[in-house]
Amino acid sequence: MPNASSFKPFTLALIQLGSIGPNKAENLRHAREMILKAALGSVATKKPDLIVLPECFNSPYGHVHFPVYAEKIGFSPGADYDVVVSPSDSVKMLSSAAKEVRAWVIGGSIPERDIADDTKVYNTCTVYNPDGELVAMHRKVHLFDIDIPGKIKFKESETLTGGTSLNYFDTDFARIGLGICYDIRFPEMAIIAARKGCHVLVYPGAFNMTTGPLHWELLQRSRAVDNQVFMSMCSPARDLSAGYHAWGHSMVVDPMGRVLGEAGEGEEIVYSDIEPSALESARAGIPVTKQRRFDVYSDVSAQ
Ligand SMILES: O=C(O)CCC(=O)C(=O)O
Repeated sequence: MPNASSFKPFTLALIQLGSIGPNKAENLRHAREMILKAALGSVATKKPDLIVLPECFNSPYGHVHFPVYAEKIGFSPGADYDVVVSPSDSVKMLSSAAKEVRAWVIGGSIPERDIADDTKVYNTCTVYNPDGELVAMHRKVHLFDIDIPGKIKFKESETLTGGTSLNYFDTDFARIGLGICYDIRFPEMAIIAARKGCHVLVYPGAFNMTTGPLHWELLQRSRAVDNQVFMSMCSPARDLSAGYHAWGHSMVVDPMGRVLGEAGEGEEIVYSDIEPSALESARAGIPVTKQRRFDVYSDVSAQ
């Protein structure tokens, strides 16, 4: 169970990034500019402690693009993160931006080429502390392979390899669980993260115009209520001139399932103040965390 004392109020900023085009250098320049802007905070909130970018922010979204834009990051989840030898362009930008604004940054995701096996590309989220150190990463575990006839067909597995680990990291204000987009459809991941003490789950994502309207909010509110945690997904802005039309609506949900913040469709920064008391009162009032019947069914987190 999370240690309540390690969970402190903090401000979260989601960057619903627009103008993601074919020019990677331009995508990185714009993402950096938006991190600096997000760091200023809004009139209603203080300077954010944690800034989040969307899934696949440095390249157009599509399985054909992933190998072209892939970068070698240089280490694996669970490794000693000091072993980064030569940071990639995206890692350099994210690290220096985090250091410049003195905030935690969840760098959405980028296509990552395996350092040891050139044939493997992952969809990878990297995380930086306010000193600009790369402290965690998550490779999308569940690849987005769907086929809804007449609506949407997508097959990430044509060019991507799925990650093999579940990941979270500790800040001075919360334990934060990571996932990427389609990972949210697999409740076991969120259950395990919550039982390992995560207070907040952050999944960079990019739902689409078919599944977005039906499932984007529903899935986030479900994971939040099931696990009595804060849940947040950060999307790219919708761009109807791009090959993939993202749903947008970057969102933050509290442990009772209330939507604390939601973007529209365009480029926007959503700020939310995260209050630990909302988690504590949800768990005290509806004590499911103490009522589980592991004598009747098994605990998926007990592995
Ligand atoms: O699950 C969905 O409907 C969308 C998932 C997705 O877009 C992704 O994993 O990138």
